[in-house]
Amino acid sequence: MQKSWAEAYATARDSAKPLPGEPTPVGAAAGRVLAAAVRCERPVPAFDNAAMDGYAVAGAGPWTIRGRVLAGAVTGGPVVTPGCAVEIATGAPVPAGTEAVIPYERCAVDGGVVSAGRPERAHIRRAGDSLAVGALVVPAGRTVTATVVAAAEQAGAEQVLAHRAPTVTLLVTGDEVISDGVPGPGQVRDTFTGLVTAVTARAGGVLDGRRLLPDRRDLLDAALREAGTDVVVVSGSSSAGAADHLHELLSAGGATWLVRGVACRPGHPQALAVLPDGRWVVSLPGNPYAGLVAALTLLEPLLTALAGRPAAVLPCAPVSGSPKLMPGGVRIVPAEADGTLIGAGSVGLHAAANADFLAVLPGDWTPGSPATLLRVP
Ligand SMILES: Nc1nc2c(c(=O)[nH]1)N[C@H]1C(S)=C(S)[C@@H](COP(=O)(O)OP(=O)(O)OC[C@H]3O[C@@H](n4cnc5c(N)ncnc54)[C@H](O)[C@@H]3O)O[C@H]1N2
Ligand code: MOO
Repeated sequence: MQKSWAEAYATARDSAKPLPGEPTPVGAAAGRVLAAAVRCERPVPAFDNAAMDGYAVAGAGPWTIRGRVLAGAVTGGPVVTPGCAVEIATGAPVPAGTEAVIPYERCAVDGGVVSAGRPERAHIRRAGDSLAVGALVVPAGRTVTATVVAAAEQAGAEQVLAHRAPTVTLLVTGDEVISDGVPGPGQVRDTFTGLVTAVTARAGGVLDGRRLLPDRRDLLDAALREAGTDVVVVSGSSSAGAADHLHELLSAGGATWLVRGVACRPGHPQALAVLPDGRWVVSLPGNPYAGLVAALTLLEPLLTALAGRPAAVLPCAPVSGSPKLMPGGVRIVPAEADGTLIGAGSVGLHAAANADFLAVLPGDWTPGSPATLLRVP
């Protein structure tokens, strides 16, 4: 059941459908993905208004000034008849009868009378000129950015249909793992919570709960049952040791294994399974760098798909260095932005912390040839 790295990544990316769309206030939808197109509900602009500060006129000049209308006015003020002008501000509703707005700089004003050459342009923005009711604002599938929010609000959309953001529970296993403070003898400080939070957020998910669990089968079993999220991430307990209960529990619980082991170093014990109730379980090996590799191999593409986001197109660029390769599998090595590989074992995170990418190096890779790159969170 062990898969190649590419098969494992593709399985995580392709196995999940986007979560259903739900009506969401536009302002709360940022980062989510549109499950339906946003259409214009209010014309843009909403009413005929002046495109310039100046005078609204009709007929031939000179024009006698009859009043003034500023932006925010409910109506365009006095009706403009031939020979009349109304002083007007950009964005103000144009008075009925207006044929053109003449900018101040083209006008001469003397004793309440405006003179100007023949207007070259109307300088009136008509209702719906920019976007008419029913027109497409943004299509389904687009991630809601700040600009999408602003465009939807401008077009009068109060709510959008957005895919639900996948929720994640992180179960950090290990008798020896502490969440903060100075580790005592035999203890280690948890390195997974921050990384899983960041990878989850980057993929459009939400970390909804985190628990530290001692290596007890009954407690892990209960925690797996209780996690009410779309995805349960378990760090540690991925291997074959006496305290590693996850695989046994998942098999006993009727889980379907989609990935069970990956031909990569580090991170080979990582796994992806689906519980009978549809929840996903991602197993991250306990060694910290191996766990980061697994989070980028399985967790990120899975969450991206559940969030309804388009699959990432992984960059591929030449990298150089002399890492030990893995015959028949891939070695995953931190790399700087210029392609320089930085050595790493499966435990220390310092090399990844100094890298921009993790380079996926096939067994037959040669220095200077291209490699698929995973962005370091
Ligand atoms: N007989 C075998 N033993 C091991 C194999 C194997 O194939 N056969 N694989 C090795 C590899 S590779 C890895 S990776 C680890 C995976 O171990 P687990 O996922 O079961 O994790 P643990 O045994 O609980 O811990 C391993 C290591 O990582 C440290 N750890 C765990 N959680 C955290 C955390 N939250 N923060 C920081 N460090 C953590 C833990 O203290 C251990 O040192 O198995 C190998 N063994
Ligand atoms: O996957 Mo373990 O990954 O080498 O430490």
